[in-house]
Amino acid sequence: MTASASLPADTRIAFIGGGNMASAIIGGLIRRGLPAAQIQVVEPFEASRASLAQQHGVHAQPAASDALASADLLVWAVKPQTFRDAAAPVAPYVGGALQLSVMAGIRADAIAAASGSARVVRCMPNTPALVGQGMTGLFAAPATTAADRALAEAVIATTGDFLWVEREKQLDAVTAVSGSGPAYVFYFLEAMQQAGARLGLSDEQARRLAIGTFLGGSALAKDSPEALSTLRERVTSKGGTTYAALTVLQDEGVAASLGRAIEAADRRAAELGDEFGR
Ligand SMILES: NC(=O)C1=CN([C@@H]2O[C@H](COP(=O)(O)OP(=O)(O)OC[C@H]3O[C@@H](n4cnc5c(N)ncnc54)[C@H](O)[C@@H]3O)[C@@H](O)[C@H]2O)C=CC1
Ligand SMILES: O=C(O)[C@@H]1CCC=N1
Repeated sequence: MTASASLPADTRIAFIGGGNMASAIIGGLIRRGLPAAQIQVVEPFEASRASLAQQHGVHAQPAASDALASADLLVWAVKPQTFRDAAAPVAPYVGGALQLSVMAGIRADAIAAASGSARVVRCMPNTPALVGQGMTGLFAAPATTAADRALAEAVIATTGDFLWVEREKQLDAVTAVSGSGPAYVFYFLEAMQQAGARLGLSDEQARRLAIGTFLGGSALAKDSPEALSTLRERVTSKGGTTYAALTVLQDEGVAASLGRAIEAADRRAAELGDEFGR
């Protein structure tokens, strides 16, 4: 899906939690022209408040206050483990605001129970949102309106691409594939860089080659109507170098390991909901 929704110019947004993910979304909003004065953040740590002010020019407050009541949208951007503690002082101010959660695992009904409002959109962004290249999955709870969904979509569209899922459980899979996914990319990049350096390239050369290859491969795959396996086969001459490399990956079960890794992340997302979302 392409980013199409536009954000009403007078939208007022409050973030609960002002860490990495809040900062990524705030950056997107500001790049798209939302005035910093229409964004507020509840963030208990002084250093994080200072960083939000310095990076984005937004005002962060150490605790919930009456100011929250003016928000059209309240974004939950604390760790799942912190949600319960963070929700209690915020709940009295939720009122008619839509709630947008970026928290892994915590289910919409748990957010509704803690806040007193069932108008909840859950989403799972990822850190490339920091550079406007995020990939986000969104899920709308039944009590949301079409206008609520459009607002959530418009906010997330400022950070990159997005798609909607029909069932809430699918957000655990989104978390496992794309939410945690940048870490898998960095893991592969690190391994490629280290291997390149072992083979005589400088660290910098190997880093550029690895990153450029991920960018180029992803761009080619994105633009191509062909199956990913076809693109892979087109690089792989019989008896050639790619064949030699892929044979090792195949023999060592790398695809199966990656599959098990993603399944572990999916299970952990479900557990986080069970542990902290009641
Ligand atoms: N980092 C990532 O790649 C992604 C993270 N997420 C989700 O985003 C959420 C936030 O993650 P990050 O931004 O990475 O974490 P973070 O640790 O950078 O940010 C959380 C912030 O919440 C603040 N906080 C702690 N207690 C609070 C309270 N009672 N009230 C208000 N704020 C409080 C912390 O000081 C911290 O700045 C998590 O639920 C995570 O599951 C989702 C997608 C990707
Ligand atoms: O690791 C986590 O729990 C969060 C959710 C997706 C990425 N980071």
